Amino acid sequence: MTHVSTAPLTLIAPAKLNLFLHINGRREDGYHELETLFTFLEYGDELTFTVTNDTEIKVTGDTNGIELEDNLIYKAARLLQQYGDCKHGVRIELLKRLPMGGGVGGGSSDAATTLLALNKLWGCDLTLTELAELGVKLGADVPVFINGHTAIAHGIGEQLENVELPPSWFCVIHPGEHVSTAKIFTHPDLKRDTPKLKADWQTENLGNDCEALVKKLCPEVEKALQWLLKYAPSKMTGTGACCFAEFSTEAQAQQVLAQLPEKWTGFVASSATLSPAHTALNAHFEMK
Ligand SMILES: C[C@@](CO)(OP(=O)(O)O)[C@H](O)COP(=O)(O)OP(=O)(O)OC[C@H]1O[C@@H](n2ccc(N)nc2=O)[C@H](O)[C@@H]1O
Ligand SMILES: Nc1ncnc2c1ncn2[C@@H]1O[C@H](COP(=O)(O)OP(=O)(O)O)[C@@H](O)[C@H]1O
Repeated sequence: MTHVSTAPLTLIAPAKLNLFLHINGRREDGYHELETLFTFLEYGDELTFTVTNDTEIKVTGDTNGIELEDNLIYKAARLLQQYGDCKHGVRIELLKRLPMGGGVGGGSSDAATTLLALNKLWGCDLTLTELAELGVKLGADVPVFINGHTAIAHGIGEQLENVELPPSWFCVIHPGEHVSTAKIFTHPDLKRDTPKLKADWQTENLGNDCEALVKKLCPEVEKALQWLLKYAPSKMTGTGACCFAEFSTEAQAQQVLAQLPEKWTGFVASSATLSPAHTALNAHFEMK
């Protein structure tokens, strides 16, 4: 057995925002062709990995009633262990900050951070492309977190084109509703016919094709978007339910968060061109 470090390693599994989300069509297998701009936030779940010398995979902490075998963290670790023929195990402690089913990609980000971390800690040595190919089996959103760079996604969300955006601050609010991605994508009223982007697109002018339907199904999402609109243009991320507004300074974003009605939760975070999981992992392994 190769020698691996059993010292704990803590990484952030960052939130993502879809700065716009267009649906261009539906494939025969039911998946949708998308064009969407992903950015990461300097805010997320926290995962602490401790490698063990047996082959067990344990997930502890804020598992929120999700059965071990259903947890995307466990699924990611098991997939890599099998694919990489790894003889080690791991204990993963989860601190959950991202609202589940909130459109900020918490489950996918947890899965991607697990793949990235264990690939290093277990010494599997897969490339990012190989990890993304494994990751897409767990969810269409996992590859963007493996790629770790602000990107436009095409296809079902797995074909990525890196882009550079100026840094910004976001106020993200969760209107207390859980929106099922599958429910939105199977709904007959979903808008699915937006033409592909032309070369001269500008984020400010582009919206989210899921927004109209989610507003109709979840009145709190409509209220949250209206509330944010008092301060800045507001948008929904992914298939909801979180909504966000963009600001040039932290102070402006914090001022809005301070007014948030008590029934909702929210946070302020800056965008990150490189995912904080990648930044921390690169720093940790360069230091060694
Ligand atoms: C649409 C996005 C935008 O970021 O929504 P959010 O989940 O973040 O809100 C994602 O791509 C979602 O990615 P992810 O949440 O990983 O999706 P999956 O688990 O693979 O699929 C959840 C459900 O959405 C449908 N789905 C997903 C992606 C896609 N391009 N077309 C689809 O029709 C799948 O058929 C499935 O029923
Ligand atoms: N570690 C995890 N964190 C969050 N959700 C998870 C996790 N493992 C499995 N899930 C399941 O995935 C679903 C979608 O979660 P999440 O990624 O938070 O939503 P979204 O893609 O809308 O941001 C949850 O409702 C939950 O049942």
